[in-house]
Amino acid sequence: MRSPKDFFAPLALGAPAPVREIPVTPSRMIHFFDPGNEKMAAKVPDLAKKVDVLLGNLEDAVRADRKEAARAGLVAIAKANDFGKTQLWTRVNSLDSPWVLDDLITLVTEIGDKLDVIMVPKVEGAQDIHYVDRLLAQLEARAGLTKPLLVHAILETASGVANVEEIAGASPRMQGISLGPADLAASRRMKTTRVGGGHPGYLVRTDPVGDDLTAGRTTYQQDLWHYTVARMVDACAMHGILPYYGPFGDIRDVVACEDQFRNAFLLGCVGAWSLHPVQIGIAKKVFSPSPSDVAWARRVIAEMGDGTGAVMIDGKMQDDASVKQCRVVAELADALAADDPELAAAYDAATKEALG
Ligand SMILES: CCC(=O)SCCNC(=O)CCNC(=O)[C@H](O)C(C)(C)COP(=O)(O)OP(=O)(O)OC[C@H]1O[C@@H](n2cnc3c(N)ncnc32)[C@H](O)[C@@H]1OP(=O)(O)O
Ligand SMILES: O=CC(=O)O
Ligand SMILES: [Mg+2]
Repeated sequence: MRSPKDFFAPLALGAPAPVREIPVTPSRMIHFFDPGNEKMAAKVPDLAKKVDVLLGNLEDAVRADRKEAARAGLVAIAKANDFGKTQLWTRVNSLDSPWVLDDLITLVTEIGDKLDVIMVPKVEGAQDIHYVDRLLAQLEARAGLTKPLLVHAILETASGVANVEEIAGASPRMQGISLGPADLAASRRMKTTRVGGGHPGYLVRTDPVGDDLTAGRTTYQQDLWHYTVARMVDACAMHGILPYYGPFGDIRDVVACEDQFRNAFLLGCVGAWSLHPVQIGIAKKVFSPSPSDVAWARRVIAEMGDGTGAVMIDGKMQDDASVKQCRVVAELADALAADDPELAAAYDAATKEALG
């Protein structure tokens, strides 16, 4: 392990200095596309106006015989477009694959100045991040980059979950972590066959009434991902990086997708992956606080004055801790509204009504 004194030192001569704070820019949806798929690639310039993050995916969901095409496609797209404030990320192949070395060398060399974040799949522990960290520093130095690339880990192996705290703190490049429920389920030998979401068999049942064990017993489906998301959120918060829910594979079930995203939002995640254009609006809605929550948060902040003491608002006690929660919501709303006049107007209208 590196000495804390060296934590922010560049890992190669000529590499840019690591960032001291992870930039907190909107990343409500990380929109996945296959850069080697012409139909998807054609939609990218238009999608860039609707999403916070565009991610050129090179890993799973790209066929083995299309890996080079995907990599070349991403290089071409990045060179041909200026996405403005929309971030451009990539997901490279896993560190044990035959493609990842060329992914990293090509992307950093060719479009390192256009990429914001490199998502690394199947991270097992800090050693994986250390490997990528040093290699990126060497490549950045060779490419003459002035801004360091950030790294995002997918939490999708049992050992990754066991080591999530050390992964989150492994490098100043660590931007965030996403839950990868599909690979994680396989790694844990869970008996699900889905990409995220719940399962009707994972439930609790109310107690029996009398001797009849079958009648009148309501069941409640439980969240398979609660434990992992909560652990991931704590690890990220501890290290000042950002947590995300990953994929929801039932594209048709927009209702359950919204529920899964909202569970993650309420637990502290800042965004989720959109795999299909239909999921973009869902993520935008869920990961932007609602106007009524923002109005309430602003009202509590206003009525709490310097933020200490206790007051009663609409029958509810507010004190230092509740005003801190309200600041989280209000600050997120301000950051999102700064680039979105429609959202800003909705927040201001609701606040006006709440404050009278
Ligand atoms: C499970 C663990 C993981 O690793 S999840 C992350 C990896 N998976 C992915 O990245 C999947 C990305 N999404 C997809 O490949 C497609 O959306 C899938 C799910 C296959 C559905 O595609 P398809 O059957 O074409 O859907 P559709 O007919 O409803 O599409 C309508 C038009 O939209 C396009 N489209 C689809 N998905 C995207 C996307 N992610 N980004 C941009 N465009 C997309 C389709 O190409 C289709 O275009 P057109 O109308 O035919 O011109
Ligand atoms: O890569 C994501 C997953 O769920 O696996
Ligand atoms: Mg995966």
